[in-house]
Amino acid sequence: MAQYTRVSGSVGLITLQSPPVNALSAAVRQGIVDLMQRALSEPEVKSVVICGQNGIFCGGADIKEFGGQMSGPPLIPMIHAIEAASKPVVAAIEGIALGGGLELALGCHYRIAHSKARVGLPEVTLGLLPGAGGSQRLPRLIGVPAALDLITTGRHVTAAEALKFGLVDQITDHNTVNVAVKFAQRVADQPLDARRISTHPCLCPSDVAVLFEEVMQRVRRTARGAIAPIACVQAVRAAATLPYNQGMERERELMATLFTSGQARALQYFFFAQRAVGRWSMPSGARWDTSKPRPVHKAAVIGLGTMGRGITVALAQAGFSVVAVETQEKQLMEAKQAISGMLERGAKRRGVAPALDKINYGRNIQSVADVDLVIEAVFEDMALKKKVFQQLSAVCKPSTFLCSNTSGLDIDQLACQTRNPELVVGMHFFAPAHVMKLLEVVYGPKSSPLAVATAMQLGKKIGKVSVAVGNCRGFVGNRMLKPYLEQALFLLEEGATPEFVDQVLEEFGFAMGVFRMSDLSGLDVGWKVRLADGLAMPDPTMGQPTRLRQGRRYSPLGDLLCEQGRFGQKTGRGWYQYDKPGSQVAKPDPWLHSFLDEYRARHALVAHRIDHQEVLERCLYSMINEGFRILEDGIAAGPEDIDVIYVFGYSWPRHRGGPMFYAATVGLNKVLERLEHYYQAHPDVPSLQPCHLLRKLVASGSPPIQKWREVIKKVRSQL
Ligand SMILES: CC(C)(COP(=O)(O)OP(=O)(O)OC[C@H]1O[C@@H](n2cnc3c(N)ncnc32)[C@H](O)[C@@H]1OP(=O)(O)O)[C@@H](O)C(=O)NCCC(=O)NCCSC(=O)C[C@@H](O)CCCCCCCCCCCCC(=O)O
Repeated sequence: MAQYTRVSGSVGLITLQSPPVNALSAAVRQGIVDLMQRALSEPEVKSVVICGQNGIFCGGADIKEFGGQMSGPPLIPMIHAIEAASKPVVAAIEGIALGGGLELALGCHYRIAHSKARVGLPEVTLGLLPGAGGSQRLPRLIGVPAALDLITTGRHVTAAEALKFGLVDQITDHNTVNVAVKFAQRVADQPLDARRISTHPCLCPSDVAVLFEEVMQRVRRTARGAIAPIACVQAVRAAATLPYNQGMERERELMATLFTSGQARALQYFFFAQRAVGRWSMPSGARWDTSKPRPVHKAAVIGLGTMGRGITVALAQAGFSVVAVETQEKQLMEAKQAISGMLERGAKRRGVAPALDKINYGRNIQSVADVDLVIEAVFEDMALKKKVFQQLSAVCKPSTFLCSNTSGLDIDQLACQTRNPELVVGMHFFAPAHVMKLLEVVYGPKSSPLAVATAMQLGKKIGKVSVAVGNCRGFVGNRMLKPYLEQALFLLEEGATPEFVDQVLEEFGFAMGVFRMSDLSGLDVGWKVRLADGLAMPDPTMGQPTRLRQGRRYSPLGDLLCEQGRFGQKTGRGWYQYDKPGSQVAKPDPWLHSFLDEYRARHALVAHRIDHQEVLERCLYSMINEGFRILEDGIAAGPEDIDVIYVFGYSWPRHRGGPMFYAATVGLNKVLERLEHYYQAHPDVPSLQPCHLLRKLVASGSPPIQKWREVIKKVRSQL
């Protein structure tokens, strides 16, 4: 909807009214069309201002409408009509002008922005391009290089940057609408021809062909199979090389392809999934909207290894006072230096002062006595963590929240070491902790909603996407990783190479295949866990490792590599070879290939040809099957939680929506059928056995992912 008022006698003010972000829904578009006509027909009105209510100009097209039948006046003719209007139209931009919102502003003859406003064309992040003339008008206004940057990255720019580009005409610290109204009065009788951006020539540098080539190459390299960034370049190229009308036709063609693509559906699902995870709930019925967090002013980090350092940086950068504790003097000194360096580099990038004074370093755990929340980040060892929790419980004030940065250990066991187990939660950060967006907030059986709400809010304040999950081995992310890694090893045993498996997964869109990722994280990490679990033990009776552990198929390949000191990148050898320890360029290793041949011969395994489909199905479907088990067990509240964890924590390609959305795209019956097929071939691999929830969903007619929660609820209530 939109509202019309006449201000200062001669200015027609159109206010978009569609909370929360004044998206251009059918009703809003209809309102704009009607009210523009009214403003143009009233003789007293000499100029028009368009603004949005509640200090927000417009968040763009209404993404919720994309899934259904579009109705109401279309955006493109609406914007053309504004541009063609006989009276000057001024956009008063407060808050945001994004996507269709900025395209609307580009159709206006002038743009006035508040100094705190942000503008951008983020359509690419939704699998689209600026399809209401944005790809054609923006390069005409700010030039091809800047337009290419904004449109292919979707980044938001500040009002100051927008002014520098010439994207807005003026910025103000005052009431933007008042300033725009005065401006509109001043320009009421100015000629408009030169203000219609569609009539401008497109500003191209002399080497524009080279620029397009370079940008296209960069986009192809980084897109990981996403098609929208490529279409964005093609649309801007049309602006640079074709007359406006033909460019618009090209924009329409490209948009039509994107609009109906699976990638756009996946990215739009993911947009809403990111927001859905904030509305967390626990099996007890506690929820985000009924659980109030307690403010945290001062936090502590215990253990300043790689993770502790990153967490300290994230907290300090967000303005928290931090007590950083490391018991060993040498490690403390090293950590202090490393943390200061990280803060200084970050501050330089962001053009702010480094938050060095936010941190107090100490060797004594007593120094955390007065903090509101502690994040323990010592080595991943249960006995050690238990000891630290006992000490914390004795030292801290009774109301202090005690959190563990564990990647999979039992939160309940830690809670049991404390006086107030209800204040204990897991906070699973991902390395590097000051960079990675994901935080798993893990509640145990005793964790209170207060503790979960506080950890979730802290996560938000330090810029993380936080997902609340239940307590189980590996939580959500690492629990699902286990069958994925396991299948990758089985594929090697059966004839594949690390290069082939990685190539298939990277073509699918992962930033790194499973073996390159393992080399980067360090093969010794998992090895230590398997040793502690009694899995990575050579069978003494056979004199060599067997392929069966605890009654199920087991591949000792990773253990054998570790026994040779091949821990991955850090030792210069792993699944690949590297020029030197620490180098990142993975090269196929002939030693590894001979090792695999010998291993297969030793175990009488006959290598067979493994194709692309088998790699994808076995690695991904086993992981997805575990995802369904997690939903069944109530460890994650809904598929969105899993998908957000996988995209932000495990480099799952965003344009595929996440593993659970991918399963829905493939078809649940197909996933079930292929799992049954593989389980029949490998009955000693329980992770391939289709789980009950998957069967139930298929039996319920494979409802759309938005309806899964209903089936999950039924399945859980039957357990
Ligand atoms: C705006 C934000 C920056 C605000 O962030 P903040 O953190 O403050 O708040 P939230 O993110 O939590 O959001 C609050 C709330 O609002 C919902 N929301 C936000 N934006 C939108 C939106 N645009 N639409 C709907 N809902 C929105 C959000 O979901 C939250 O609600 P929830 O209940 O989920 O908690 C931030 O929200 C943000 O970044 N928003 C997205 C901004 C954006 O990406 N905008 C671009 C939208 S796409 C667009 O504009 C497309 C246009 O270029 C062109 C459209 C032309 C269409 C033409 C169709 C042609 C079809 C051709 C088909 C041809 C087929 C054939 O030929 O056959």
